[in-house]
Parts: sequence; structure tokens; C-alpha cells
Amino acid sequence: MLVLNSGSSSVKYQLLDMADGARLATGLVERIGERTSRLTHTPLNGGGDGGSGSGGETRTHDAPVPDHDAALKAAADELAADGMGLDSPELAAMGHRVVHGGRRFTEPTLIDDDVLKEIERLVPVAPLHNPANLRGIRTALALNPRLPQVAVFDTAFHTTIPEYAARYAIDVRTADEHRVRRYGFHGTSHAYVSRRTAELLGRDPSEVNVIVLHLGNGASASAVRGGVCVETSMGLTPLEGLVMGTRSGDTDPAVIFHLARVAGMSVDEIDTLLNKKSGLVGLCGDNDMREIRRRVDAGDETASLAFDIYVHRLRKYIGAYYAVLGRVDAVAFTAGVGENSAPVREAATAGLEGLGLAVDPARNEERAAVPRLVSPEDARVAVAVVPTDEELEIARQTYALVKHV
Ligand SMILES: Nc1ncnc2c1ncn2[C@@H]1O[C@H](COP(=O)(O)OP(=O)(O)O)[C@@H](O)[C@H]1O
Ligand SMILES: CC(=O)OP(=O)(O)O
Ligand SMILES: [Mg+2]
Repeated sequence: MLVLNSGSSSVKYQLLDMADGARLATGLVERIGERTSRLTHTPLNGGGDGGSGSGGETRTHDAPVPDHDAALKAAADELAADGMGLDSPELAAMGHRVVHGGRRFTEPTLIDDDVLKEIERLVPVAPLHNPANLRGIRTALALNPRLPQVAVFDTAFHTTIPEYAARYAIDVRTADEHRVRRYGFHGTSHAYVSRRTAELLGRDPSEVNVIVLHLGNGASASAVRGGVCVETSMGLTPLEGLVMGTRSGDTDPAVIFHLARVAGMSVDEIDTLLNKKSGLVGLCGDNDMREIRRRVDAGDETASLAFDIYVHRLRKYIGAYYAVLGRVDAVAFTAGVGENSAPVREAATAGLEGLGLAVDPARNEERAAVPRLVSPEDARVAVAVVPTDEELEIARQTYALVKHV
């Protein structure tokens, strides 16, 4: 199974053996469209159930990759060099991360023309993501038209959110006509991490209530009751909710009217401002949490304030989702920041002993790429670090679909 995760400026891919979930190759094409593009490809020899086993030699190519077409072709060449090209008889299907599936796609879906049209129709509500996902699918179809292509949607896990949480309190007719509602994103990650958290606690997912905090460049929180998602922080688009690398998250919607009327900005300019020039980068000029922490430790007040704004928003969501769930068994941190930043985990839970939430300083500082508890032994609520694996989850869902066709 080959899994493709096309982002706005990068393409990540993984080749997996579905007999045991072992990774056979991983790769990344970064900075697509810039002069400094880079392809990194690592052949692996397995290691079972998402494991990587021992790695082969990583191959790095620094050469301009003009677009997503070229990126996937370059990736296909690397795979072919290892004897696993897109025409290899052992390749059963390709799974694609598609960010916005609207309300229609609640399950992994075999891609045909009609599905492509619907993903295209959703571009206005995922302008940073769906176009890249579409380019990945179209290039893959061009390279091997006979290979089944499956779309796995970020929105799918959130289709169980009750109507009272999914609807905004705006005129019903306008909302329905233009399909304005909360869809939620990063669902593949929220599904995978909530399940892994239950496993870590040694309990069945149906018995466990979890708050999942997916903190990557994009960031979102979700409330999962007994394995079913009941609330999430992203909305119509991936702009709402937490403070992110370059996105503002929640603001008063009137900020937009104000900027249009008073600052004379166009809708497109405000869109770019809130999606690409806000969040951490807008607050302090950096969107990488490692760099922000380095500046905080060096006494930089701008970086300190950005960090505090980021963490304050996170704490508000933890409190809100605590109230939504009523009983919380675990809070799980995941994705680049959630998995790696001990200071974010510490600050997000500080002073919440009244809610049963705390981190053990020594456990929190440990570095290990496996699911683990960072709360004290006797904690009422488990605080966990659970590495996400969207690619493995997409591969499993793709495999479950194609093995029957
Ligand atoms: N060691 C680290 N410490 C703190 N933050 C980190 C570390 N490694 C990565 N990050 C953060 O993770 C972010 C990327 O997260 P990731 O989940 O890979 O993002 P995405 O998939 O959205 O591109 C980086 O921008 C950086 O802020
Ligand atoms: C939906 C979304 O925000 O995705 P990403 O974190 O990959 O940007
Ligand atoms: Mg991500």
C-alpha cells in the first residue's frame, strides 16, 4: 500500500506491507515550487505494525521540484529504484489523505470521476489543502490508471458530532444553502490517537473518554466519548480553534468586517492574513516551537507572549471539552508540538490538579517515540503522549476497502 499525504508545499509518502503493517519506505518532498526543494527517501526493511525496523541508506536530492506533479514523479522514481514502482504487481492500491470531504464522505472512498468532482467542489472550504490532494490523485492516476486510488478524509471521523455542536448559531436557511457548519479536520489522527490512548490505558475504546490535542503546524482539539467524536475545534475550514503555526484560530468574526471597512483590506488579503500570516508566526515571527522556546529561554518577551497566547487557548479548550465530556479518562498530546514539546504539555496542564490533571516533571521530559503516560502514577486523569501515524491509519483504511473489491 502506498500512502500519499500532499500538503500545500510538501508531499509525504509511505510504502507499507499490509501483512504486518511494516513500513517499507518513507519519503518527503519539501519546499515544492521553491528553488531549494529537497527529496528525502529512505528504504526500510519492515519491523511490523507501523514499525520501521532497521533502515536502509537515506537518499537526499537537492534540486528544484516545480510542482506536485513533479514531486510525485520523483517519489515514484525513487520507489522504482527499490523495485517498487507504481506499476509493481505487488502494489495493491494507493491511499490519499484528502482534507475536506464535506458531509458526503463519511468513509474511505474509492476514487472515480464523480468523487474527484466532489473533492474539487470543496476547494473553496479547504483552499490550502484540497487542491494539493487533488494534484496528488490526478498524478497517481496518470502514472498508473489501473491502480485503485482511495481517498481517506480528514473530516470523516467528525461526522458523528451532534447537530447542536456542528451548527453555528446563524440563520438556518443561509447556513444550509451554503453548507456552513462545523466539519472538523485531522480526523484520521484524532481517530488513531484516541484508540491508541485507550490501548495504552489497557481499556476498550468504547469505555474511554479522551481529549485529543493534535498540535502540529495545523492544530486542533477533539472530544472523543467511547470512541465516537462529539466535538472538535476546527470548523467550516481548518482556520477555527487553537492558535497554530500560521493560522489565527478563534477570533471575533467582526475582526474581518473591521479590517475590510477600516483598514481597506480585501477579502483575499484578510484570508491570507488569518491563514498564513497569523498564529505563532504573526505573533512573534517564528512558527517552529523549538525556535520559540529557544527565544523564551533567552528572555525574548515577544516570543514569551506568543507562547502564553498559544497555551492559554489550549487550556481554554481543555476546560471546554472537560465540560462537554463530563468525565475525562485521558488527555492525549500528539503531532510535532504535542509529541515533542515538554514545556507546552507542562504549561497546558499547570494548576489543573482540581480537574485531576497533572504532569510528572521527569516523565514529561523523557523522549521516546512510543505512546506513554506523563501523568503521575496515582493521577485521576491520564495525561499521555501518543505519536500520531496518519499514514498507517490511511493504509489500514485503504486496505480494508480494497481487499473486498
Ligand atoms: N523537538 C521539537 N520540539 C518542539 N516542537 C517541535 C519539535 N519538533 C517539531 N516541533 C514542532 O512541530 C511542528 C510540525 O509538526 P507536524 O505535526 O510535523 O506538522 P504538519 O504535519 O502539520 O506539517 C513544527 O513546526 C514545530 O513547531
Ligand atoms: C487540516 C490541517 O490543518 O492540516 P495540516 O495540519 O496538515 O495543515
Ligand atoms: Mg500534520
